[in-house]
Amino acid sequence: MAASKQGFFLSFEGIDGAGKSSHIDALARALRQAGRTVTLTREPGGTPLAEQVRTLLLHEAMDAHTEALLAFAARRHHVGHVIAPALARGEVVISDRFADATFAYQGAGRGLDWSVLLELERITLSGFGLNPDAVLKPDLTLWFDLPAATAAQRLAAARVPDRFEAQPEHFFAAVAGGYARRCAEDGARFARIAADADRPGVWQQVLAAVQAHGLLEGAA
Ligand SMILES: Nc1ncnc2c1ncn2[C@@H]1O[C@H](COP(=O)(O)OP(=O)(O)O)[C@@H](O)[C@H]1O
Ligand SMILES: Cc1cn([C@H]2C[C@H](O)[C@@H](COP(=O)(O)OP(=O)(O)O)O2)c(=O)[nH]c1=O
Repeated sequence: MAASKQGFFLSFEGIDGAGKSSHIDALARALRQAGRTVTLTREPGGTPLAEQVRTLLLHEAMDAHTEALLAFAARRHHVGHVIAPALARGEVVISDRFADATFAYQGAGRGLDWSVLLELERITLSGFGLNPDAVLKPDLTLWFDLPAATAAQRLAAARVPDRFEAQPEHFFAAVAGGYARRCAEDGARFARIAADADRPGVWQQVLAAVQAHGLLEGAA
């Protein structure tokens, strides 16, 4: 019987237009080719209930507290029904955004108090692992760091904006600052990807970060 593999939780983060989506599927494919079972998911969303919350968050006007409470409620359902069970089965979980997005968008972007978000994170995400006091965090977060002006140029050419993507450039500069703060507070978990590189250059950085954690060794 093959040795059982340990679960690994990987999140992709960055402002809208940073280029995450261009690499998530490729990474899942590469991990599957290397013999791993991969659960690919996203936030807000990831369960039928949380996908309904996503529709509300992206399309209904609301204040920042309501956004954060809905994001964390959806996240708890997502962790309980999808992420924690997949990790317990030894799978690699890749989530397109996780809790750092709430700190960046609702905290730095919309001005919600950082300590309130830390408390919501603690209440919502503890009790899932073996240690009931531990807050569930990704093992590795790939943070696509891109100047807000560059992301805006990319998005203008790409798609019809949702409620967040329609925000002005200074909002995304603040959101990027929120990601930088989370990275400064928990540096070992983060790999900063210089997302202004061309696609092959970004992919090489993604690969290197994942390999540094013992996944995909030898892939090029
Ligand atoms: N390295 C890159 N250089 C230039 N354009 C890119 C790069 N990566 C992605 N793009 C383009 O930028 C836009 C946003 O990329 P996307 O992957 O949808 O970003 P995100 O998922 O982070 O919002 C898309 O039109 C995409 O084709
Ligand atoms: C997870 C999360 C996302 N968001 C925002 C960030 C994005 O603008 C939006 C949806 O993210 P995303 O899936 O990246 O959008 P798209 O499918 O258009 O690429 O929700 C928050 O404001 N708070 C959160 O907690």
